[in-house]
Amino acid sequence: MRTGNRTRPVLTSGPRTMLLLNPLRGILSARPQVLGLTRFSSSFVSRMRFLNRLKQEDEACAAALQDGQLVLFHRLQPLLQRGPTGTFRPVTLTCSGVQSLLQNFGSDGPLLEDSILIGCSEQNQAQFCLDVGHLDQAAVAEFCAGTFIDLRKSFFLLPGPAAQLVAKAQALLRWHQTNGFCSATGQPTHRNRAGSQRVCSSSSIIYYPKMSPVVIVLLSDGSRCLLGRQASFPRGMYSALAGFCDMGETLEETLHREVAEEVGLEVQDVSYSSSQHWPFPHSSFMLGCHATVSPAHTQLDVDRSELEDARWFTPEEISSALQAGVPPRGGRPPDVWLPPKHAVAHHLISEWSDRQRHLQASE
Ligand SMILES: NC(=O)C1=CN([C@@H]2O[C@H](COP(=O)(O)OP(=O)(O)OC[C@H]3O[C@@H](n4cnc5c(N)ncnc54)[C@H](O)[C@@H]3O)[C@@H](O)[C@H]2O)C=CC1
Ligand SMILES: [Mg+2]
Repeated sequence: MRTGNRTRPVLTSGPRTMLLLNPLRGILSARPQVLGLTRFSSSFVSRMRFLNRLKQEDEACAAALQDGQLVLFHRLQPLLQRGPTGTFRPVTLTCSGVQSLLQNFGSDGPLLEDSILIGCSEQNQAQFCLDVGHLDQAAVAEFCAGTFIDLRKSFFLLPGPAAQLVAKAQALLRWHQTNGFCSATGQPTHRNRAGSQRVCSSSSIIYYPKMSPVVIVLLSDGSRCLLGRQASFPRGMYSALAGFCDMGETLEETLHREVAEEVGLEVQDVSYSSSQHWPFPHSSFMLGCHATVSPAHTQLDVDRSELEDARWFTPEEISSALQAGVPPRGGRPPDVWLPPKHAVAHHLISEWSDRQRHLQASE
């Protein structure tokens, strides 16, 4: 039965009933996976080896799906639900829950087997995602007592680990949706069970999901840090400088080049801080660094085709912008505000601010 003409009785069976009677917990199975492996503990090493095996062995992956959790997407928008404390979380369904959802909606599109492996929960359940974009969005959302929310919005509504999981899931779904054909032969590619690779049916070329490496750097002249904004950023938002790595470059070479191109400065010292998968607009692998320029050479020569503005900020300005946080939607934003907590840019700026505070305290 298609969603357009579904009838009420359909909605009284399947995952909806389970959700309403026992939200989330009722549809999650906490059984540990066995799958012919030694029954694994909850340790990190066991989980990683379990996941690695699922990527390599289709049968093991299919078995894990039967006991797994699924996060639903609709045309790349994740299905979220507001929890009892008011915070959002992804709706996670059991395999049988999704099966009955697909049956109830008479799905002739993606099947359960089209789901993609995205991780393993702390309770040792394999986690998968599935895009049901061929079904009626509102009807599926109602059926699952959730809401499909645009990824950018979801990313900032969810707590850190859930945001990263949903971003990873969307990145993998998008990659599969856009890599159905071999770029060498034009022939269809076929995925393995986990969705960790696609193979050309004609040439056997193997394709793996891709991220573009990006260096993001917080420049300091010792007493101030440099932030810039692109014309496309939300009004008033300033961030650390960022740029895609060119083929063949090291992290340091990209960093030196991007800073020279965008603000006309020569970098002295570079230190790595942290990294992040960034899903917007496509998958980037953000490599976060701190770098210094000589206090004698801080005059900016901003490339206006790349940046609308770039300026030096004092520790006091940064500290008050960090405290103010992200402005609420609607209304006039402040002249300067910083990327939200989930962004590696925020992390770099916070690290710099903390360091400045310690330096000032020790003087
Ligand atoms: N997570 C975070 O805290 C932040 C993330 N970012 C992300 O960093 C990324 C790169 O920053 P930009 O300043 O825009 O880079 P950029 O300074 O390299 O300029 C972007 C231009 O580089 C070219 N380019 C070269 N290789 C590319 C590739 N693999 N993919 C797309 N474009 C490529 C295109 O012409 C594009 O218009 C952006 O996608 C942005 O979303 C930026 C700031 C903060
Ligand atoms: Mg840039």
